[in-house]
Amino acid sequence: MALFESKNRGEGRIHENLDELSTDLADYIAELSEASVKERGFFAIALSGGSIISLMRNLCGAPYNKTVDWSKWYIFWADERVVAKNHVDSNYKLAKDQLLSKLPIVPSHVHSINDSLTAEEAANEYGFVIRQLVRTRVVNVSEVSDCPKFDLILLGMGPDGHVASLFPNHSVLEEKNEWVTFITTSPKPPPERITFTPPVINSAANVAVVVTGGGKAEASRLAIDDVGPECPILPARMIEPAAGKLVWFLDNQAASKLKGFSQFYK
Ligand SMILES: O=C(O)[C@H](O)[C@@H](O)[C@H](O)[C@H](O)COP(=O)(O)O
Repeated sequence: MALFESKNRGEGRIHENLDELSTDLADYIAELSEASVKERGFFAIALSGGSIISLMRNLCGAPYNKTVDWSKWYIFWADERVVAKNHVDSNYKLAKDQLLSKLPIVPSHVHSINDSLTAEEAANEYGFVIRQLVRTRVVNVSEVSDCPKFDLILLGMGPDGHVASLFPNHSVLEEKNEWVTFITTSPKPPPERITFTPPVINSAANVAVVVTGGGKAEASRLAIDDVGPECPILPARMIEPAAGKLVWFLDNQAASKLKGFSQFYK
């Protein structure tokens, strides 16, 4: 693994292959869980869809099955596709099938959207649920905004630089008031989604963006490197936790266009 620290784009961990990345990712999550349970008694983690779920697979085995205090985990989604929970496109189903069903998490601690509502209603209701949990401090509250402060928000990134369901040039990028909002025109199917807004993501204690594959090398460069003002602003570049820590988990293909790449591997 090679490490980099960037002035305002956080810390980067570049891995030789997906196995190494999965091992490191599980370690990182387990460490944050331990610290957060010790400090607050809870671990509020938000997942995304896509490949990140299978990259978390090591959490299902030793030593984590014994060492992690699963009873303190509260699960959320940074974005969900508005489809039935048993639909093949569902982010909830993906996480449930590949991860949550293999971990001893308390079922009432899993907070996914109500799939019988419209996207707008589901976003409002999800925001309300989070508000209740902030009130009781199961989800911490930010000191710098009036937003929830998730202990960890895990994001994937698309080749277009989207994170959660924040797509390039979408008006949702400007949302400042809501914690959770909705879109009905996602360029990546399915079209209807709910998503955490940038202020919520940037209020988290920790944000990890997990990016793998050569198809995302250019987006990684635009999201992380010190590119000039003439470059397009990707949603992933808007991730800048105000009082939290940003970590990039990359494989060497996704990192291959970063300025320092050859120097990381000298
Ligand atoms: O619902 C979704 O589609 C996801 O939440 C999305 O934001 C995903 O995390 C990225 O598109 C990366 O996905 P991959 O890692 O599978 O490329």
